[in-house]
This record gives sequence, structure tokens and C-alpha cells, in this order.
Amino acid sequence: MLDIQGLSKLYPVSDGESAPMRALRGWARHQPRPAPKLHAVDDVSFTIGTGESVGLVGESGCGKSTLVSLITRLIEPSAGTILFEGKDIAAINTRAFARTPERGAIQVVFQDPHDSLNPRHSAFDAIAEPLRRLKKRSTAECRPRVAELARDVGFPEELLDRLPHQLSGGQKARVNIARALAPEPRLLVLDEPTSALDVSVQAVILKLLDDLRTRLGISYLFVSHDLNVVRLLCDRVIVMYLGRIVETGTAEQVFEQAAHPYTRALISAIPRTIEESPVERIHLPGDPRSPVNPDPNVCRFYGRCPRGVDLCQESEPRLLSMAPEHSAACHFAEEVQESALAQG
Ligand SMILES: Nc1ncnc2c1ncn2[C@@H]1O[C@H](COP(=O)(O)OP(=O)(O)OP(=O)(O)O)[C@@H](O)[C@H]1O
Repeated sequence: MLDIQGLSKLYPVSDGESAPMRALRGWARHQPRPAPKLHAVDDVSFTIGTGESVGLVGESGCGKSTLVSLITRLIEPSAGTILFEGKDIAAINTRAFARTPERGAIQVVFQDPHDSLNPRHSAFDAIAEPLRRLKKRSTAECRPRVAELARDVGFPEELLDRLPHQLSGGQKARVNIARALAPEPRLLVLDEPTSALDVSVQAVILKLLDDLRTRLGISYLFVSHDLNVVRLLCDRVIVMYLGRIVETGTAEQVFEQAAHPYTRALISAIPRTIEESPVERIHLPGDPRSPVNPDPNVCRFYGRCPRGVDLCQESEPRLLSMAPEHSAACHFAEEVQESALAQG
């Protein structure tokens, strides 16, 4: 369904030097100095199959939201292709994309259900809006479909006339999900869909999302900070660090046989119940490297990695296959995996 290859988004940033001055300095040193660019998403490739749920995890600033904006065509990529059902939607500019059938086929549910709703639009209007805009339906034509969607997501039909401030967090989340489902998407991008909700409501909404996927057969790209949720809801997992994919595999491979030290650190930080055997928490020292013009010869995780050696400063490891579906970008992937398996 979705096949992303070499996708990048680089943002120009200012280093206080004008372009002519940079060229002059480069000329004086006999080597051109590249203009500084922030590598928010850097040469990312992955696929999502029909009906598959893929989790995207990584710390704040690793590029998750930028990737979501690229896939939903809210921003233009700097390079790469996004094949959706065989069509390269990255080649269509963001304005033209709004008029293509793929616009309805890829829908997104954003983090904060309150911020995503227009305070002056009722729940009915919010759910009917994509039907009016994308399917050109009149209000009367929308009614049966909106009622059906409300039932699908467990939103009480008698509350459809209410405004967002008259709804609870959980009800707003259901309206947002119904709105995303209205144009019958085949790919739903869920960007931290429950992080703004109470823990008890989170569980109910996650169960709803899981049931909807089984019932409707849609694919999910599920962005989350919560690895427990990803483990529960996703078939496959992608781990990002500083704009790059550092590990990808089935949920079982990533959680049981992690082969990248960053994934191991993330997993060690998952809260555990008292019944589960304790795992030694891996603390990562320092801050992530700068995403501005990262050195192409240095591993992005170098400096925070508990294993970092000279080799990691001399060549950046690329994603290498460990097993079918499982890849990791670390020079010591096999050793890391062996120690993960040994520790259980
Ligand atoms: N419009 C922009 N202009 C310049 N830099 C940007 C822009 N949007 C994002 N960035 C930068 O790109 C990098 C990735 O940001 P992004 O929001 O995608 O991360 P994230 O993983 O979604 O973080 P979070 O989990 O906190 O939302 C960050 O360094 C951020 O500062």
C-alpha cells in the first residue's frame, strides 16, 4: 500500500552568514561550504502493507511529526518517493494533492483532540466536513453516514449537535476518529492519538482503534512515545533517531531481539508491572547530536551510545538485514542482539 524510498526533509537554517560570504570563504579555502540544513527526516525508506499496523517510535525531535506531514502531503519533501498504491504522491505538490482521490484515502488523527476541532463547529459538522469537501455531499446526504460513523466509534448520536467545549476528552477523540474515517481511508496516520487523554480513556480509545482496524481492514501508521501501546497494537515497528531509521522489524523482533543500542535503551525505559522481571535501565548520557549538517561519516548515535568506539566516528552504519523483516543500523548489531537475548 505504502512504499517510501529515500524520503528526506531538510530545512534551511541560518548560521548568520550570507550566501555570497559563504561562497567567498569556500573559495578562499578551496572547498565549497554547504549552506546549513536541518535534517529533520533523512533518507528514510519503509513500507506498510494493506491492513498492517506499523508503529513509529523515537524521542522528541527525531522527525516523527515531519514524516507524518510528508506522508499526509502537508509539506513538500526535499527528496524521495512516496508510492501510495503504486502512485508517487510525493511528485504531486501539496495544493494539487488536495484535489486527488488519494487525499481522502490517507487520513490523519492528530495528538490533541481539542485543538483539532473547530470550536464553532458541532460534532456533526466536524464529521460531515470531509464528506462535504471531498465527496461533495449536501448536509442532508451526510446525515445517515455521520450517524453510522458515530455508531462505529461509539459516539452518542444525541450529542452530535454539541460543540467541542460541551464534550469530554474521550468524546472529542471519538469525533476526530469518526471524521478521519468519513472519507473511507485506506491508510490512517495516528499521531500520538491518545497522549492528551486520561489513562483510563486512553485504554478505551486504543481498544476502539484496534477493533476498527480489524473491522475495516485499514492500515495504520501509529506514532507514539508509549512503547507498551505500540507493542500491543502494531505488527511492525520503526525506530527513528535524529531523522534516520535505526531499527525496524516485527514487534516481536524489535521488543525481544533489539539489535540497536538506542532501541535497547528505549525498551529498558518501559515501565514494568511487579509481576514482570526487572530490566536494568540503560541511561543515555548527553544530548542528541545536532541535526544541522550532520557529519555523514559519524554514527548519529555516537556520543550517547554505551558502545561507541572509533569505528563509529569513522563510518556511519547503514540499515543492514539481521533476519527477514528485521534490520538495524549499528556496527555491533549482532552483539547487541546477543546481549538482548541473553538478558531476556
Ligand atoms: N518547520 C520547521 N522548520 C525548521 N525545523 C523544523 C521544522 N519542523 C520541525 N523542525 C525540526 O525538525 C526536527 C524534527 O522535528 P519533528 O517535529 O518532526 O520531531 P518529532 O519526533 O515529531 O518530535 P515530537 O515527538 O516532540 O513531536 C527537529 O529538530 C525540529 O526542530
